[in-house]
Formats: sequence, C-alpha cells, structure tokens
Amino acid sequence: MQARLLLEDGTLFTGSAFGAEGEKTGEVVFNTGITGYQEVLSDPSYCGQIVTMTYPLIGNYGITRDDFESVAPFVNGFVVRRHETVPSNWRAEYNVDSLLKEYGIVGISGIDTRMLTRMIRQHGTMRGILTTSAASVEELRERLAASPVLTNQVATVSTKHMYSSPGSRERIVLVDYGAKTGILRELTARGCDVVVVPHDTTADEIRRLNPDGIQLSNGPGDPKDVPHAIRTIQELLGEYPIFGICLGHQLFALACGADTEKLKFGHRGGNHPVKDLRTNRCYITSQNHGYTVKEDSVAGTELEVTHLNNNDKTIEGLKHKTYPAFTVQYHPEAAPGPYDNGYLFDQFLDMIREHKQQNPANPRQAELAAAAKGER
Ligand SMILES: NC(=O)CC[C@H](N)C(=O)O
Repeated sequence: MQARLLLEDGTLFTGSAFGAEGEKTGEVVFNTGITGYQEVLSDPSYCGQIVTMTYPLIGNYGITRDDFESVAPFVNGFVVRRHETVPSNWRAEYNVDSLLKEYGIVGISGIDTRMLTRMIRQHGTMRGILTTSAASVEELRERLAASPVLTNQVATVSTKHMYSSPGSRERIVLVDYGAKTGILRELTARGCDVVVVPHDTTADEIRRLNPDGIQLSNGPGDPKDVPHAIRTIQELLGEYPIFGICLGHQLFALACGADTEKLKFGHRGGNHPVKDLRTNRCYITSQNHGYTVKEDSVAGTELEVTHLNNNDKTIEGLKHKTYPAFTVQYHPEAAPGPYDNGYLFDQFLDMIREHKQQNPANPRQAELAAAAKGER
C-alpha cells in the first residue's frame, strides 16, 4: 500500500505504508541517532510529532518492551528509509511494523530521509500530513492547513495519578510533564524514594509529600503552554533543591524570569557536544528539543549559564545564583544516547545533602514560617 507525506511547503513524498493505516498531521522532526528508534518512538516529548530518522535502516534489532521510555508511544507518524521486518536480536519481541499497528501510528518507508532532513534544516521545522488515503494533494493541503496546532501535549502524556517507587534514601518528587522512564530509573538506581506526580500538582500538594528535592522532567510542546507549571516552580524555588531536565529546564528558566524561543529545526540525536563553561570540558549528550532558553533573556535574572551547545552556542545548562537549583537542556538519563552525563543525578543528590547540612532549617521555609506567624 502507498503512503504519502505532504509538507507545509508543498513537497510531496511518496513511499510504502507500514504500521497503521490512517492519516495524521504534526510537526515533522528528524532524529540523527543511528540506534535508539524504540526509545525515540516511546519518548513522550515527541507527542504529536511526525518523526523521521536520518539513519537509513530502522528496525533491525526489533522492539523490546523493556526498552520503552514510557507506557506507550505518542508520536503521530514515523518516516524511514527502510524498515526491517525480521529483527536479529534475541531480546526482540516484535518488529516496528507491529508496534506501529498496535498503537495506530502511520508509518511510511522508502523515503530519502536525509533529503527530507536537509529540507527541514534549510526551511526550518515544518508541519506535515502523513496519509495512506487516496485523497488528492489539494485535499491533503487543505486538511493540513485546517489541522489545529497542539497546545495540550503535556496534559495528554503526564500521569493522571501520583505513584511511587519506594527507596531508602532522599525523597524526590518527580514532576511528570511527560517523563521518560530513564529519569525514574536513574533516581531509583541511586536509592531515591521517588514520588511521581502529575504536571498540575500544586506547590502545596508537593510540600505535603515532604520532598528532599524536586526533579522537573522532560516533556512535549512549547513550555509556554504550561503556565501553571511555571507558577508552581516559582512557589517552590528556594524551598527545595531543584533539578530540571529539558522541558523542566525551560519551565525553570521561565519561572526565573528568562524567556524561551523556538529553534529553527531543533536538536534531536545522541551526539550533541555540550561545553561546561566552568570546567571547559565537553560532554557528548543525548538531545530532543525544539525550544531553547533565549540567550539575551538570562541577563538581569538570578540565573547563570553553565553549559553551551558547541554546535550552535545555544544555552544547555543553567544554575540559580542564590538557591540550590540547576537545570540542563539535554538528557542525562540518555536512552537513547550516551550515558556520560549520569553524574548530574549524583550532583543533584550532593546538592540536596549539602543543602540539608547547611540549612538544617531551610531558609525559605523559615521565611515562610515567619511570614505565616506574622499573619496570625
Ligand atoms: N525533551 C523535552 O523535554 C523537550 C522540551 C520541549 N518540548 C522542546 O521541544 O523543546
């Protein structure tokens, strides 16, 4: 069966259908990873997007549920050069085609995904419509133009209920804006007592959980679409140590008075070089983001830029000058990509311990208690 992908600028790609039959619109984004398609497909930050892989052979090691980064894939479409239906891997449970069918995701193969990527790089991110229907190009163009731009992806992918992964060490409240399982995995591997809460959990509800630290997760869409999360971070800042990843980093920056903007075509892949400005050391990082913290918006805030992307010099890490809080734009939990940055979780725990030692009574909590007394 034939499938087609029509881009906003009128470019039409024709290929073979795989996965589910149907029609979906979405932002077309590319990932440059050579492996990691399962983690990409199941990373909730891709919610609503049509993802293409620049690497030409996808599916050769199949699909293993244990490698999922969330309960289900949330992508709107998958575009590949060639997909392999007979995986060679003893862990494989089924193939990519079956995965896409199971979750109603339309796939298209036989596409020159490197050409598609070059077009996106030149033009900037474009929306597209992916279909197995026989509709005319004119009809597809109209449907694409009429399709709504999503703004509610975080609510779609965030957990609806609080759940916990008990541990004997620090209690971490992980705010789930679309968290990859890798974050939970890294925290539990360090013995943390993790409570995962929905994106709209209030500051008071978080306080009642009595956390030692707060982990802000990755997540899909524009950070400005989740204003309630920004307000909650503002309330908690200074009261608890905070570590933010990706969307969590962007929300934190907005909460501190900086601004975000959309990148021309985003960073998605497993080999983005990031420099720690304090040590001059370069780390290879896993990335998946379409927005960034605006460089000139940081001056005048209480934030310090700690990391920069070596390719385009965009901001990759921030630290609060007064309060115990730092964030990164990339993925220390890897999956897919290098594990080189896992040390950031250790730094988060060190920050929590240091904060506890220095402030047996948390200054912000003391401040709040004093204010509450004054009110009485
Ligand atoms: N992985 C993420 O958390 C991505 C953050 C945000 N949705 C962006 O595209 O920039």
